[in-house]
Amino acid sequence: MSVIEVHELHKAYGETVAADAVSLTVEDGEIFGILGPNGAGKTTTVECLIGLRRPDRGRIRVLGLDPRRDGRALREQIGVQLQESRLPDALRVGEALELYAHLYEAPADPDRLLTDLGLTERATTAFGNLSGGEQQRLSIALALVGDPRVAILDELTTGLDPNARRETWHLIEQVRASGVTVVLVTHFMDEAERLCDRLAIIDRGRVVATDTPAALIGGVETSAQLRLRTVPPIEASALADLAEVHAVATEGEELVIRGDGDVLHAIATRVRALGAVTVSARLGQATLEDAFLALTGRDHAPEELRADAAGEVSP
Ligand SMILES: Nc1ncnc2c1ncn2[C@@H]1O[C@H](COP(=O)(O)OP(=O)(O)OP(=O)(O)O)[C@@H](O)[C@H]1O
Repeated sequence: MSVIEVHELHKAYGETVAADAVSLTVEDGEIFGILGPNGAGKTTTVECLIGLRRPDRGRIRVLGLDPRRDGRALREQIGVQLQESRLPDALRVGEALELYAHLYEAPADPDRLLTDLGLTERATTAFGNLSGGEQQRLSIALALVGDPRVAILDELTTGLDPNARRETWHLIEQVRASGVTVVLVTHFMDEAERLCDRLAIIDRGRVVATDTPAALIGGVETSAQLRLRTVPPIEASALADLAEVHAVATEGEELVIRGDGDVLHAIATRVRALGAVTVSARLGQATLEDAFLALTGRDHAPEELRADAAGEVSP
């Protein structure tokens, strides 16, 4: 069953087209990712979903409701954590939950939420004294306090250290396991690959693909990635003209080369011709970043989309 249906959503701010014929469906019980670089139109799409913005055109149904017309009924059934939502520094964790619980007719039990989200010992701590990870856990708790069927979480792990990110991912999986459908807005490739059952890649206001991470990555299998180290080191520009090479980047002492066809042979021949010796050559597997590049036709991913944008994280 689809819990969210968006058909040809269009939204512009003056000359800027933020959402250009965006269509997507979110199925009951899944973690659905909306992945794209800054400015791609993710937040605009989500704000239309929850009735905060009026689309210029298009049809949206969330749990069968029209977010603009049936906003009140919808807000009883969805939980939202919006980007950079902050609480007053002096507000204590338990007080915040009680306060938010009063906004709903049939709220979840705040004590159970504190337990589920590992915040029981912080119940009397003021928001301003929580760590970044704890603040994010509280914002998940607040998104769940109405006992929603759908939780929409926008840029949940931005600014968190790798440990706190992993903890947050685990919590999101628990939320899904409890039967809540999760829409996760993110610009982190690794997060989308690790957590989402399916995802829509958005670029410049358009959905360029929707599928499971594995299927999106599978679609670019023919593109090989090689990490190469030589002595003496050779410049990226010394390989860039090879027909089999699509892109070369320098990462530390390694060259990261993407290409196809007989790219290994072409590189080996060039390395020898340059009088260099290969110290290590590792073939990498395609990632969501490769899928993004293939689907958007860009030759490099925007900096903030890379997996390590918030530090080195391995799932
Ligand atoms: N209120 C607004 N007025 C004018 N332009 C806006 C407004 N909100 C967003 N935009 C523009 O619309 C485009 C899409 O923005 P949006 O915030 O939806 O993207 P995003 O993918 O969520 O990006 P980010 O990850 O940076 O939040 C951007 O070019 C942005 O500058």
